[in-house]
Amino acid sequence: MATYRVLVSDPISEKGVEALAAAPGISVDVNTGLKPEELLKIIGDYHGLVVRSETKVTPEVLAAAKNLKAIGRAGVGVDNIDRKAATDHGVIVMNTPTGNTISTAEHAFTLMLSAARNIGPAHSAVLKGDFKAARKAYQGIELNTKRLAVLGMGRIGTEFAKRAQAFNMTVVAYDPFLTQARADELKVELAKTPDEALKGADVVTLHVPLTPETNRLINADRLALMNKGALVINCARGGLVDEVALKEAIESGHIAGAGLDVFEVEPPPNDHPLFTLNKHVVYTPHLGASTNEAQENVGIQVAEQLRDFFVTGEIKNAINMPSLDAATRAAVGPYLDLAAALGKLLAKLGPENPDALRVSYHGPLATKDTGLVSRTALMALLEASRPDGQVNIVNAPAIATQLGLDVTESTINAKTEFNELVVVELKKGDVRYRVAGTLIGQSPRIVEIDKLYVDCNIAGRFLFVENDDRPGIVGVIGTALGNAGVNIANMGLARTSDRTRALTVIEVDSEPPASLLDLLKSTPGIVKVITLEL
Ligand SMILES: NC(=O)C1=CN([C@@H]2O[C@H](COP(=O)(O)OP(=O)(O)OC[C@H]3O[C@@H](n4cnc5c(N)ncnc54)[C@H](O)[C@@H]3O)[C@@H](O)[C@H]2O)C=CC1
Ligand SMILES: O=C(O)C(=O)COP(=O)(O)O
Repeated sequence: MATYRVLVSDPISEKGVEALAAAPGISVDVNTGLKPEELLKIIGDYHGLVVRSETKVTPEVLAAAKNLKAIGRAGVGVDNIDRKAATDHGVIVMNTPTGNTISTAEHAFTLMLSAARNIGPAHSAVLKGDFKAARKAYQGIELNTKRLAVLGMGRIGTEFAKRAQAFNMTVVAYDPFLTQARADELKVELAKTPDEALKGADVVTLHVPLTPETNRLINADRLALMNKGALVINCARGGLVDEVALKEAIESGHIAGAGLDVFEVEPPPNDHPLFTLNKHVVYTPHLGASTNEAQENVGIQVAEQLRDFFVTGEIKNAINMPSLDAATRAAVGPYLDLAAALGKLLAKLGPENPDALRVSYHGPLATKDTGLVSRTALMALLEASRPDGQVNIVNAPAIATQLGLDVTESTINAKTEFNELVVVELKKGDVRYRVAGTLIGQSPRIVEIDKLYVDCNIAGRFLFVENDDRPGIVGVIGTALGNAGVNIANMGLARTSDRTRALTVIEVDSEPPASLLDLLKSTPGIVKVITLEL
């Protein structure tokens, strides 16, 4: 059995490491706190990498990671992993989206309470002996009846909102994916824009991923929309807030304070502009997910996901390709093999340098999750012209884009002779070349090659002979194969209804010698001879 080496480069729970190490064929090295140059040196030895937020998986790391197949993020945010570079290098990136939801919501809520009641500076004052002065200085804010804006109403935002409602706060939420029905169900006001949510808010809490679109989501203009004396809570990512604008807004008195678990640069420098403020502010060092429970959840989840990926090929919580759980895999598994054969067939028979690949699904299959089936056809098509290992299921779409190959997937409801049918078509200018396949029982079969109906295995050695449709040709082919000592395993004939084209598909038991191919090619009535191993 192949051995996969996995590097755990950020601290995860012991149980997670144990679960991974116990998997057959997987060996684990825990090596945390590596400097970037140290990671670059060793990453080439590993097939899997487990990270939290500290390891930066840069394009340089991915370029050096010659054997890397999968990165598991024990947590939610994947902004420390260069997604494009991972995809281009064919590395699957998975996170564990649910394991730290409650802990992070609780931590963000703690920050809100702490900022409202000056817990941070008051605690320091007590330790410094300023008890009396602190009683005067640190009068707080009550949260009861205050208006809370939640930006990002996903898993954590929703849990935060529920807790705020228990504190009798009015919740307004902005999230581009939040429907009115869901907002009604959660009893929150639905804002159409971030500005609408922030206008008149007493507290804002952020629960969105950091992306180019959400970078500096909270800026000076948006802070100005909030009520005087408002609080800013950020337990998502530092880059979501313009830290200088926040400092100025707190200094001006418009914003009363903040609770921040995350910073634009982590760890933040000691002279960070926000650290000179001491009222209504509370900071924690990215602790949102740091509870025993959350770490055990995400540590075990990431271990199981990587184990399943390496051992069974199951793909769960991938952010750069469609997931493939065991049930879906069972449902579409035979179609993956069929798609690979169709892609390979097209690479050999279809036009070179095609403009477009179209994969269409007929029958009940059209209602299933076929994303991976299409990717498999594309991968097999591209693999034929690229050396081993350059193309895989993760990077195939990116390579197609680089090549200018337009890939589309469609579902077609028109009836065919087959219950379900996968059609894969290559297009170059006006030329179209299509092949199709189906499942007979659970057995994948190729049933159409360039509009000729065939019945052909998806694996084996084949001779495709295009010939005139006239008596005697099959006999000539059979005799030539027999004389060359090539045994016929299966043979099928197909022709167009007007009998202008005919195809003989022969599955053979051994590689046809070049002399046999030359003989067939020079035989009158034979137009084309192609050999192919599927
Ligand atoms: N401080 C910490 O230790 C932790 C921080 N996090 C951060 O919290 C973030 C949220 O986590 P989850 O709630 O689990 O993720 P989620 O995916 O369940 O929710 C994110 C929500 O943000 C929404 N969204 C995306 N762009 C938006 C925009 N421009 N404006 C408003 N909403 C937008 C999405 O539609 C989604 O509903 C993560 O991306 C991560 O960065 C997560 C866990 C721990
Ligand atoms: O899950 C997340 O997004 C987090 O930010 C948690 O980060 P951490 O795993 O504690 O470095």
